[in-house]
Amino acid sequence: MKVIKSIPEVREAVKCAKKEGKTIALVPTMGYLHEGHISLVRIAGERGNFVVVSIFVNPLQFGPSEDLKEYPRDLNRDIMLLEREGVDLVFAPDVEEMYPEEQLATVEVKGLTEVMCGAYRPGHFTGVATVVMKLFNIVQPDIAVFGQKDAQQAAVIKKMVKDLNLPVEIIVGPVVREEDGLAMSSRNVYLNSEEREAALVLYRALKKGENLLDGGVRSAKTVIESIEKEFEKEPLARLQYVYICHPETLKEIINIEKGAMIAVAAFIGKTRLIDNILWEG
Ligand SMILES: Nc1ncnc2c1ncn2[C@@H]1O[C@H](COP(=O)(O)OP(=O)(O)OP(=O)(O)O)[C@@H](O)[C@H]1O
Ligand SMILES: CC(C)(CO)[C@@H](O)C(=O)[O-]
Ligand code: BAL
Repeated sequence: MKVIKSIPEVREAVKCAKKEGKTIALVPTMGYLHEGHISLVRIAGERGNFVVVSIFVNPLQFGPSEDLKEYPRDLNRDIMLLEREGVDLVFAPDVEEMYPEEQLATVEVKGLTEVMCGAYRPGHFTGVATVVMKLFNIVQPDIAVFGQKDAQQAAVIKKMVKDLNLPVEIIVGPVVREEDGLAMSSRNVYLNSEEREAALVLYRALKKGENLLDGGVRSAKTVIESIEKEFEKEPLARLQYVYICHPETLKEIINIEKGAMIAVAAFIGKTRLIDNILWEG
């Protein structure tokens, strides 16, 4: 497995792989890998035969009062995990390599970024779309794999690819959870033991909503109220939003139909977590 920090070297390695007729599959990450990331790496390996994982904590997508400095990092451990998975190339640039000067060109996906997390993290999705566009231009993958855990991000990237005619197939892998239901996230490491227990409220509340739907309820208002109630019972949690929408257009849904997504974001102590479920009906 090659570990590369420079853009020209990545271009060269990918060029060689392409010459050999390989299909390039990219998994973009911010590192501090867990089973959620590994599941995406495995999907990449099933769909392509030259797997590239990028590890880059992208400053452009963090707000001024967010956790850029504290974001967990452990490149050596990540490399060990990816080596075990048979990954071909790890691209782990430093900030100067990705942003040698002020980044003036950005990618904005309007219409999908004003709701949900976008409403609370201004500029976040422009930062995400811009770095993903840069990664696509550097690696030139045939396929890129993202996680459903970051549902709005997946919708934004799909729309960027569609609207800008990028020659990349986007695959979205399902949410991987801990045994007790908590969605895996690098930020779970911030939680102390009480908060870790309290964090279960996200999945519990989503499941409550799902149960209502399974029981025949179709009113988004009813489902939202039941989710809000579940959060009110958890003193360490502060619900930021609950939103029911189409998973790709992110248009709000009033009368719920099969395929709808229920998404939540909440602070558990100082840690902001997100989760969602797709209601398959
Ligand atoms: N539990 C999960 N299941 C499936 N995919 C996941 C999961 N967690 C993260 N991913 C995906 O992994 C990719 C890289 O995400 P990232 O490195 O930000 O990890 P993360 O755990 O989401 O971190 P954080 O939420 O703390 O920023 C994204 O496409 C993301 O959706
Ligand atoms: C897609 C991504 C790697 C862009 O920095 C990041 O937002 C993430 O890890 O989900
Ligand atoms: N996985 C989403 C990246 C972020 O929260 O910045």
